[in-house]
Amino acid sequence: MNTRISKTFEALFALEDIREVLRGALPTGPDADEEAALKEGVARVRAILDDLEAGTGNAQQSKIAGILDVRSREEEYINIQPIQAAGRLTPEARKALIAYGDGYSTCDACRKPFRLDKIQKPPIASFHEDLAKFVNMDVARVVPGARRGFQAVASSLVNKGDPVIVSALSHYTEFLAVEGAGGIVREVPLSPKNLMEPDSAAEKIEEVIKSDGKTPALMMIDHVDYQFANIHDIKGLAKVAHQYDIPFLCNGAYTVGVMPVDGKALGADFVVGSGHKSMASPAPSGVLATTDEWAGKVFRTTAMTGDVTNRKFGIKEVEMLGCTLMGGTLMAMMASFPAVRERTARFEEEVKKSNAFIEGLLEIEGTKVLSEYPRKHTLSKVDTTGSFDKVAQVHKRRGFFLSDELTKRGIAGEFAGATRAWKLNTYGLSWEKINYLTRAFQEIAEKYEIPVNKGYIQN
Ligand SMILES: Cc1ncc(COP(=O)(O)O)c(C=O)c1O
Repeated sequence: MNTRISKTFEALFALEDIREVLRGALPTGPDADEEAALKEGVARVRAILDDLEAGTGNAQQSKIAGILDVRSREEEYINIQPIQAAGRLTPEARKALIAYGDGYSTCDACRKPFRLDKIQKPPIASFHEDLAKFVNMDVARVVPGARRGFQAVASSLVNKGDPVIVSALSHYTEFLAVEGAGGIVREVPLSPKNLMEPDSAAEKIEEVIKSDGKTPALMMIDHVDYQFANIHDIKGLAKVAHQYDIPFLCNGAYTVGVMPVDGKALGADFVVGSGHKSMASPAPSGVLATTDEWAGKVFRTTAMTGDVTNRKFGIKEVEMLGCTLMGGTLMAMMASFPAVRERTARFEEEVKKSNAFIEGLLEIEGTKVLSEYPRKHTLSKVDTTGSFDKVAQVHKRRGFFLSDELTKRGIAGEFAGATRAWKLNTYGLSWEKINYLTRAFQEIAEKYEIPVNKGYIQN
């Protein structure tokens, strides 16, 4: 087990132990010996600090239990796992997780009107305002994952049998949200470049109005899709939706938190983001933001009254089931937020690094990029059927040979054994790591006599 994360955890565990001592330190009762209690408290704190120095404390026991070891790869490896990159926690989020690990810890100061987004201390209410501003919408709520955002919108807007327009690259959770609401998905086909074109969306809407006999209740499109990570013309698509009076949801699971997203400029009625995918937050977390026009519908409060007790819970929002994220999940999301907001301004640099790596990969003969190229995002789909997979065909480890070679070089996150068409993400890697990564792939190619037409990597 390695250095930085391990040390952080050890220190945090020690801090918790010290807190525990402090909690029990005050002697109670008439015969309490304050001096003895103080001495014992000091001795126990000293022992905890000695353990910390020697590496034999609580954190050590957790390591033995294997809790920390399994996640050491973030520290020891360059991780190119496609869906984790921008969800990795900041150190601030890690601390918040520990401090607010207890389930309802965010509710200590929950006062009237009893609802999560109204809590002032910690500043959850202002975080909601910040989130709405962040995506330039009027109102926002935290939700347990982007999928719960789709669900809240679909459940509010879609009735039984209503068609809903989605992309042919839409995420499965959008299908489920529509199905849960009783709607039917209608997919807009892709252009030859795997893009969603506004004209195709208009054609599909016309077709659906004819075939289903009604105007679609909602259009949901992925800003960046999960298959190719291509950027789609959200503004053009939203414009088409509005020409037919169809509300438009922008699925920003791969954009909110990594690049600037201006919901109003895009013409979105709803913007959904994923905390654990793109906002350096723990799972499940996400955001659903909307305009004043739609907030009353999607964030409607309960009108129900108990028939026996006459109870009412008026302030609670139906789609949010009252309150959503609690404890460590929300506090860690909040702790990461300043860094997340700031990093979106550096997305261009991330894209440059992504292109530099892909360029290096394309120098390996037979390798293709299936995503739009040059890249506009850090997630990319590559096809190595004509390069590494040729080696896999004859290697005794078959498709696992590439993973073996990458592991040896400290690279993790590819799907072991999948060496044909696969996805990777370079988000957050330094230039140094990008160059190392590129060199590593080229070295492996050369080792197995796959020609490399070098140009990008000079040293
Ligand atoms: C494009 C896209 N949308 C939505 C989701 C679901 O996001 P979440 O896990 O936050 O519900 C995913 C992730 O798996 C995704 O790739």
